[in-house]
Amino acid sequence: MASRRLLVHSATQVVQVVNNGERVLTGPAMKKLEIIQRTNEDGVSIVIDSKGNIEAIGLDGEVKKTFKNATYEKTIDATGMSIIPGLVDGHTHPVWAGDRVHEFAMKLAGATYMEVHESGGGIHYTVEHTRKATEDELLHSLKSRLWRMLKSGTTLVECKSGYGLNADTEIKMLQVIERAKRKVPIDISSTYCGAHAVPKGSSASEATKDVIDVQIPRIHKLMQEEKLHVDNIDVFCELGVFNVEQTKQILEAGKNIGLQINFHGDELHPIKSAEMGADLGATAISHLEEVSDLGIEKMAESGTIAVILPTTAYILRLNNPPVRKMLASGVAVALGSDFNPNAYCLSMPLVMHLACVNLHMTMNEALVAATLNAAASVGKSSTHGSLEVGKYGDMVILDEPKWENMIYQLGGHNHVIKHVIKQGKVVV
Ligand SMILES: N=CN[C@@H](CCC(=O)O)C(=O)O
Ligand SMILES: [Zn+2]
Repeated sequence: MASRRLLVHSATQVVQVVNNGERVLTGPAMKKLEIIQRTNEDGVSIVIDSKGNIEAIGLDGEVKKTFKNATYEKTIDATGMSIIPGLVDGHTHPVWAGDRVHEFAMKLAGATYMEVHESGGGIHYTVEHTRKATEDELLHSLKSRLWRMLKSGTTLVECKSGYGLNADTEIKMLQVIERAKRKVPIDISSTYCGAHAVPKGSSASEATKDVIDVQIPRIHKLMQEEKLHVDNIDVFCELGVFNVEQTKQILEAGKNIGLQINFHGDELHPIKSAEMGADLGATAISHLEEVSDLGIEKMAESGTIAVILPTTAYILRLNNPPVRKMLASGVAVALGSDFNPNAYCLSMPLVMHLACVNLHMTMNEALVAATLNAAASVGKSSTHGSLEVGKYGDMVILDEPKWENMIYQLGGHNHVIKHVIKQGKVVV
């Protein structure tokens, strides 16, 4: 038998999140975590096989007995430490050139997101710079952002295009994401978001037509030729951007080429994006600061996951999304950093902290939302998001006996995180 990749032993606690093959948790079920705790005699061990999957989890004594003659490429003594699954970031815009640090001052002085956007800044500013950037330049900055995410514990991340707004630049961005998958040890769910804004000089209906008749067919062809692997379709459904009907048409066109529906809805105005998304059977809807009660009810019924982005409401001083109401209604809640030039945050532990303090989630709920449910929001919870036999050996080893320190120690996660493990390999 080939050598196994990794043995971690003597941990104080291993937070599995779930241990019965659950693929998503809703509402009240998000309150409870499955945890294996050390006993007086024994710590907790995890064995990762030669392919990078979890082969066993249990008390040290049992594991030692079962794997008596096993050899390992690496062994980690986790005495005094806790272990959680690799974090999953359900929503990011990490491919772009030209930061918007100057706009932060404008927003602090009171300019709203749409005022900046309508004056030609915001997404338009980033589009201008991203169109000019080469693939190599975009890849260079993307790689460093992905490494910062990894160092903060993220091992699976959703990454959007959306600063091209024309076929050539959208494809350039998707190709950059494709190349990054081979360069950085982080898993990526790739999202086409050509309808992220209405390009300057076009109307929303012209842009809708371009996305459906030009961009999607070109992306589909590249997918069929296996040159691109795209997983999700996204639209910014918002007053003054794409309306509900235009969004629906674009999402349907994406669904027709096999993409999962995962879009921005009800962020700044209550325009019934959630109702439409639930009717379409969307996998996930992000933001939802202004979601209606009916929208929540329909999302619970359709099993559409709410991807909540605590940084957005915090930075833009928006209403907080009604997360407690969603949880009480049985909606599955996931979390994302929303990393983009407006919300420059690459850290899921910080996002979880904001979710707890500002959105009134419990720490257990925040961990479920940042692991299993975020994985489910990109259709990957059969491999990611919990520590169970057969799943990817992706985990974060914390230099604290109680995992909650990762949230509690505000801004201190880089000290709390001892190692990040991707499929059994120590990457941080
Ligand atoms: N709201 C739309 N999209 C992004 C912001 C993108 C940008 O401002 O560049 C978001 O999710 O927050
Ligand atoms: Zn976004």
